[in-house]
Amino acid sequence: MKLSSSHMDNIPSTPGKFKMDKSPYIHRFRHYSSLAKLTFWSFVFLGLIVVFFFKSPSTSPPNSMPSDLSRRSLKTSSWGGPAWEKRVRSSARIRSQNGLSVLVTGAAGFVGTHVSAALKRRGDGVLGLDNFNNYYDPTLKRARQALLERSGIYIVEGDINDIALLQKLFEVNPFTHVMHLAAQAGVRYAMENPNSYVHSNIAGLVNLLEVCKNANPQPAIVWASSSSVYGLNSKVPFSEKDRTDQPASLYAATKKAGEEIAHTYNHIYGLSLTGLRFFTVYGPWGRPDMAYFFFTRDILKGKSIPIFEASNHGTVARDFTYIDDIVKGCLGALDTAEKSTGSGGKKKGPAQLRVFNLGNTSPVPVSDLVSILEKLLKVKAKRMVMKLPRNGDVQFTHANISFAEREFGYKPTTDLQTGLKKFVRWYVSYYGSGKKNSH
Ligand SMILES: O=C(O)[C@H]1O[C@H](OP(=O)(O)OP(=O)(O)OC[C@H]2O[C@@H](n3ccc(=O)[nH]c3=O)[C@H](O)[C@@H]2O)[C@H](O)[C@@H](O)[C@@H]1O
Repeated sequence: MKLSSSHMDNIPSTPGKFKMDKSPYIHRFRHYSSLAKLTFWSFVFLGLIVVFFFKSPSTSPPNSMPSDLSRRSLKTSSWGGPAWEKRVRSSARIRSQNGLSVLVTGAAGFVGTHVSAALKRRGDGVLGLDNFNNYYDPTLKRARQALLERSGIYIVEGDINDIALLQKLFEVNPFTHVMHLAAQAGVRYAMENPNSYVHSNIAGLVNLLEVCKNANPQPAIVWASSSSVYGLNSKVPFSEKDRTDQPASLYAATKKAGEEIAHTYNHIYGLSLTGLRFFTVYGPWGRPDMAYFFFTRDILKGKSIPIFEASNHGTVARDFTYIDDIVKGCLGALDTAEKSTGSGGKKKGPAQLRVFNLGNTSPVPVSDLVSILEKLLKVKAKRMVMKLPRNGDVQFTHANISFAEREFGYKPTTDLQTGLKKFVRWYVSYYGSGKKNSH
């Protein structure tokens, strides 16, 4: 709202008809009264903006792009200053020999929290970045943040689309690696809010890579792609060499776009880039929008749960992968990531470009997942079997993990029964087993 009065004065009161001023007094009077009007209406306008943003609900998922984006950008302004920089440096400081200094985006997310904690445990420097958006209950994200804070990890509250913030972070600390996990996740929500996927998974990724390419030294980047890129591919198990040009959801399409964008930044700027295709990750501190999580909640509440099946009663199955196995995969990818080769925004030689499946290699039907939960919770589920809606879900996922095994010894060791047991134990300790959980 920076309209200057001189600018206002030059605008004729009747457009197209410039009027001569009658006297200097009248001129000055008009000047002051229009200035007062302008100030008054500016306040009214600003007031309306404030009321609009602060009245909007904060617990339901954002439905439209403009309010979603503005809410995010309102949240990104509280950084900077010597104390803040000190905190950033201290969190990112390497505390072991040959350790890494890692910027973890999406650090208050499910995978981000576990990876950050594991890096810190082994002496790497970790700085988190998260916008704490309300796609799902932000109090869970705050609880994860509190957990990380106790082990000395600072999470900067900000958005990957905030270029000034990202540049500042690299100015303050020369990160050797970026673990990029910030994203708009979830397959089905893409039909409700498509723009949030473009905003985070495409625009946000490009923004981050722009800053990384200009950083000196350039970091190596490991980032979260998704098993969903296999889309309608029917050749199983899914291998990295299989086609990924038939995404079934916008979410999958944005992750696939990310893989192509990674290729470009590797090719032009010499950035070292590794994409990890996660297969339906589950476990303690998980995401409430995922089926295993809300099935648990609804079984305990006695609410019916929708179980999808394909046409002709075909099984819908997932290669559910336990979080600790995924963390090992993430660390393996970081440890084998080669240095980026560019500097000053210019490529100096060919750089590493990789994509790995991180799955469990053993798909389980969704109905079996429910049976395991029933046993662990000691409650019978109210099953509502229904046809797989046309909302982007694919029928089946199954990872071939031989590439990750060969490159960094990735070997998942947790079966669904064991992993869900750990999840349920956490769930009950966090939410209680009562029937009135509200999240
Ligand atoms: O592997 C991946 O890349 C993806 O894994 C999950 O996506 P999804 O496998 O669809 O996980 P859920 O939403 O938890 O669904 C698990 C299974 O339950 C089924 N389901 C889901 C919801 C429901 O109400 N009923 C139901 O039977 C789905 O069809 C699917 O087979 C994550 O949500 C994505 O963010 C991630 O990228």
